[in-house]
Amino acid sequence: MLRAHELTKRYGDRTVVHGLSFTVHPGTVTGFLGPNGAGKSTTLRMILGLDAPTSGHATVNGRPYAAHRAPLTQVGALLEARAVHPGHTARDHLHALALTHGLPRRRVDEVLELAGLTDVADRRVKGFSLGMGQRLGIASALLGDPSTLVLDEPVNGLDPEGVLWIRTLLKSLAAEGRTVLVSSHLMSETALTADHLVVIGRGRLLADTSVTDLLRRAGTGGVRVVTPRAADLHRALRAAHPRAEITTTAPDTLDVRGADAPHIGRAAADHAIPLYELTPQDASLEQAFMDLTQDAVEYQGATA
Ligand SMILES: Nc1ncnc2c1ncn2[C@@H]1O[C@H](COP(=O)(O)OP(=O)(O)OP(=O)(O)O)[C@@H](O)[C@H]1O
Repeated sequence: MLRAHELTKRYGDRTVVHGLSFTVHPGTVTGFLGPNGAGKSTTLRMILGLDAPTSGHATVNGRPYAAHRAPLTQVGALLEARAVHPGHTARDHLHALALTHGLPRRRVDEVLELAGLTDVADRRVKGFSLGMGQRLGIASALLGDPSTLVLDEPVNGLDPEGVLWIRTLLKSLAAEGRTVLVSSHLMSETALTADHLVVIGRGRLLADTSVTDLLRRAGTGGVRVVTPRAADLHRALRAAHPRAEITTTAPDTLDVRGADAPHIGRAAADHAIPLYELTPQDASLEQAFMDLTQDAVEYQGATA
């Protein structure tokens, strides 16, 4: 379990993380979201003991990171800047890491396998693609078999196969009961993997919510209607539902708000208007994310 309690970080006179508190629970993938520069990396660095908070504190499995005798067995991390000697092979790198942290050597083969690196284990890291480097970072994070994982933008720059691999891996790590915190600035990507979201903007907490609740709060979109008689349907809907908002988005397509699909279907049937499509639109998570972060910008402006 991870806990941030009133975490604050100031650089000079700029406060980049403001009194941030949240808890990341085991058994779920939690997405840590915010636009570029929101303070995600700074927060993760404070959680991992790489940056000292100006005030507040963070704990990993009940204690500050630095208070753990064998931190790699508690929390595995993938941060953007990785220190891997380019002349070393993947296996050398993991062996060195295992040795310095008193971890069993056999674990190296296990994580190479887990990360799909067995075939390239004896190749020098300098020849690695971005995706292979990312896999090596994840193999390093898993080396101590930690119950908690913190990954900063793990899908950045990966090809579709790599993205799919990460999604599947994160879900299976959470299903094993681990605590998984994964940062991203992409809502749609994160929602495919995460069950829970902690959203920040300009260093402040904007939402700590399940993906389902966020969607529910965002409300539903309109109904997309495709018909060869759009003008006739437009008139019929106006008459039947005077309060509905109807927008013609293409010659044969209407976007209708304020009347649901059954009512639109009924109005069309009453006038024998054929429908080729009648689709309730889900609220877009991307839109919900933009609405949330937009508020943060306004809030900042109002208090500056
Ligand atoms: N060492 C530092 N000194 C001064 N300012 C810093 C330092 N590190 C980060 N910042 C500033 O703090 C703010 C938050 O940065 P941070 O990297 O934590 O954001 P982020 O949410 O991870 O963004 P991104 O998605 O772009 O990585 C930024 O405005 C950044 O310029």
